[in-house]
Amino acid sequence: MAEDNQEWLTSLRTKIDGIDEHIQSLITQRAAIANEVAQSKSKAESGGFYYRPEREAQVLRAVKERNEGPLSDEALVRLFKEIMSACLAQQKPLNIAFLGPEGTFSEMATYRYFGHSVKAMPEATIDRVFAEVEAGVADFGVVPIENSTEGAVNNTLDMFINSPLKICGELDFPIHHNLMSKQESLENIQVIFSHRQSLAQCRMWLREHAPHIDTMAVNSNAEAARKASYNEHAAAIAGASAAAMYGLKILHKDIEDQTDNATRFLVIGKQLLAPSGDDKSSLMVAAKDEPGVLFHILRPLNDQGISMTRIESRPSKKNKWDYVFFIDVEGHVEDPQLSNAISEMQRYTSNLHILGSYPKSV
Ligand SMILES: O=C(O)C(=O)C[C@]1(C(=O)O)C=C[C@@H](O)C=C1
Repeated sequence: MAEDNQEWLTSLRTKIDGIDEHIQSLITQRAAIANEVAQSKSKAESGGFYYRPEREAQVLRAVKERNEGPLSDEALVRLFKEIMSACLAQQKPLNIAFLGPEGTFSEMATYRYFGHSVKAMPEATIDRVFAEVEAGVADFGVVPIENSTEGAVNNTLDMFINSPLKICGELDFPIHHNLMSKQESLENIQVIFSHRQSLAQCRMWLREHAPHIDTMAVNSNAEAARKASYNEHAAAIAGASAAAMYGLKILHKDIEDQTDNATRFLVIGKQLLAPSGDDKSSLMVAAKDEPGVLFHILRPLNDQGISMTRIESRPSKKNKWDYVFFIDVEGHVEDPQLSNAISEMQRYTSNLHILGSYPKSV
């Protein structure tokens, strides 16, 4: 019986070896063709941009459409992202600035969006991420824009008021928090470190499972894990990569209060993208000081049948009680309906700035 099983296992592994050979040969062929595409870009249209988020989004959507299991859409998308990431890096790996330090969700989101064949550059603040992209040190930046539990990241919104950068992509990244420590249990733990937002996202879990343990907010989840790594009486709430980085044991997985807790990240760069077929656009609008002005600004969207997915207001920081609105809509600015709506909106705005049109998160 055991021998039969061994034989069966060997035959299955031989099949896998054959398939792997096939996959490898196909990936190699694909990489050679991607190289040819890159060479044609260096001669032609691209303005030096090899990375094409709109094309990648189309490739990934096709992967999802073809998928009949057993692998999940998410798993297949991740694999194909890595393939494209490696194909692109043949030219030159992209430099990507993100809100660091290493071990944060921003770093995980960076690799999820761009794959691992990039040079990820941790920056201390959101301002620094913008500055590195503006200066051309980084090709793109990754910044958080909103969390499903905690709302907008105002620092990021405010940066757009004075920055020339464009939005080139978005990523809805599921955030799963873990309680981690050097210890095997919570028994001797006196303090739990984490970022303020993460503590808020695990409020109910903490109340139920650790009511007598102090919590302390620190600058990042990675910093929390680092502190817990040299304090016998401490634990941290952070992502799984921080546990691996600082040698901590995960005592409780997925402790976020909302199981679909997610953060939306934006990819910022200098490119204006061509339509991908399923896009969103972000507008920044300074309203004229007139009665009913917001109604007039939004009405053209309704008239053209365009869905607005989000609106946020922020003080303009120019005059007291002067606001700018950040408006996300479905569609690309090259779509006639959206471009008509924008022309109409401009009648009621003192300034309308297109922050970018980019593929919806795949
Ligand atoms: O289609 C292109 O423009 C390519 O460069 C090829 C490719 C790919 O591997 O599929 C690689 C990099 C781009 O970001 C998009 C796609």
